[in-house]
Amino acid sequence: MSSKKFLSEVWLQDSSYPGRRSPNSMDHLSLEKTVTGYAARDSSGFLSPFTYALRQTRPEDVLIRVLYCGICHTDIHQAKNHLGMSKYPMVPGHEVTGEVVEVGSDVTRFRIGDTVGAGVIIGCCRECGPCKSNIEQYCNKRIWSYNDVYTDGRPTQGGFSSLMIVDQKFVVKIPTGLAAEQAAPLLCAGLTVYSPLKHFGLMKEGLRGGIVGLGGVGHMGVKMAKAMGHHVTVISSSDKKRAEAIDHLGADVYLVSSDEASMSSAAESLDYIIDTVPVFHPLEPYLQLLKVDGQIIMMGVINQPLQFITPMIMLGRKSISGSFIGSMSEVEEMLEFCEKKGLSSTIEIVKLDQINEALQRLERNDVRYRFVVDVAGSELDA
Ligand SMILES: NC(=O)C1=CN([C@@H]2O[C@H](COP(=O)(O)OP(=O)(O)OC[C@H]3O[C@@H](n4cnc5c(N)ncnc54)[C@H](OP(=O)(O)O)[C@@H]3O)[C@@H](O)[C@H]2O)C=CC1
Ligand SMILES: O=C/C=C/c1ccc(O)c(O)c1
Ligand SMILES: [Zn+2]
Ligand SMILES: [Zn+2]
Repeated sequence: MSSKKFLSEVWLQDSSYPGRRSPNSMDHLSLEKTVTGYAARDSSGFLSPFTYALRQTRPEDVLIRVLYCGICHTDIHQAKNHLGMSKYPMVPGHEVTGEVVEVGSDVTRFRIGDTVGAGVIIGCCRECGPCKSNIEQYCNKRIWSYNDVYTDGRPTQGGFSSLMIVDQKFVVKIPTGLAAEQAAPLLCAGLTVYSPLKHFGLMKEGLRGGIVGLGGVGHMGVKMAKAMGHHVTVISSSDKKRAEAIDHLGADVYLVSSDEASMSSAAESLDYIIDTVPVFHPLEPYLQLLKVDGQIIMMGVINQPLQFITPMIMLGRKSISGSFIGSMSEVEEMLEFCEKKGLSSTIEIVKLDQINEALQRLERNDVRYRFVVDVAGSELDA
């Protein structure tokens, strides 16, 4: 290895790593890296600087200096405990691009200096059906990049931090044609729309698609669907984004969900709908937009039962499905697709000390279309 194949030297002294030195040695304590991130401390969701020790590195690990990290609505759900499972302190952030600064002795796919990405999932069991079928995002033992516990028992912490350690299986190379700041939102928002379009056989040209909720995930839905040759209808909660949706994102039709007349005139016009709304909403206005055999794919994390009457789906053989991010093989494919088609995200860059304002603006639907935190350009570790 020509690169400073990295941590192998320190790992040789690492007592916690099986087969290395005496299990009683305390050498590893001196090897822990201390980093600073921005953490939520309670369900107010307010983030403030937090210093913590990274987990011990292992031979398959990649140490990433975080350059950029997108802000996903899930970060709000988690920081504010919308799902009732949040643990604090919590450093959110799962749309991470960064630079490889060290690699473990068994890392084969990355070298120091590579620009890489990491997303929502950073671990899985590797043995179950989904893992063996390379859809590890559906592993019941998946490990989340934050608000979870790693295999060593330590809390996982996300990308609003100077460094992250990620197993190489969950690291992806960012193609040279994509800028690191533009690529960050692709690692969740981009993947989340690409995966179901591929899985449900919706990458064919000529389909008519609908995107409900023109936010971070939704705007990538419009861009991906247009790049796949679809006719795209945006269904938004207000008229505010009409001009941008048509002129900048390339949408073909823009509907306001409360405008019953326009919604009715679009009845049975869509092959599929991707619904990204993060709060409770009735499904029937959207179900009526689907053609026979059409499907609505639910993306928003909504911790409340949704309702519809069964004829809305029976009389048209319509389906309601869900999808969760995408697999590591899909993320590679999606990034290549974006590079080839010249697709990127539409972002507003902020520094870490503006993160609370950005979270508030995201929550009140005031961003076009994804905030990306310039983590490396923010003052963190001295
Ligand atoms: N399934 C999965 O794998 C993933 C799920 N998610 C989830 O998808 C949802 C959307 O995420 P993201 O795109 O980042 O969110 P954003 O906040 O960026 O976008 C959500 C959009 O929904 C619309 N909306 C309608 N009502 C509301 C409301 N009361 N509050 C906020 N937005 C509203 C808005 O669009 P408009 O102005 O057009 O009405 C808004 O832009 C979240 O629940 C998130 O957790 C995210 C990533 C992956
Ligand atoms: O943003 C990515 C994660 C989405 C997500 C989907 C479902 C769920 O229960 C979550 O906690 C997060
Ligand atoms: Zn996300
Ligand atoms: Zn598994």
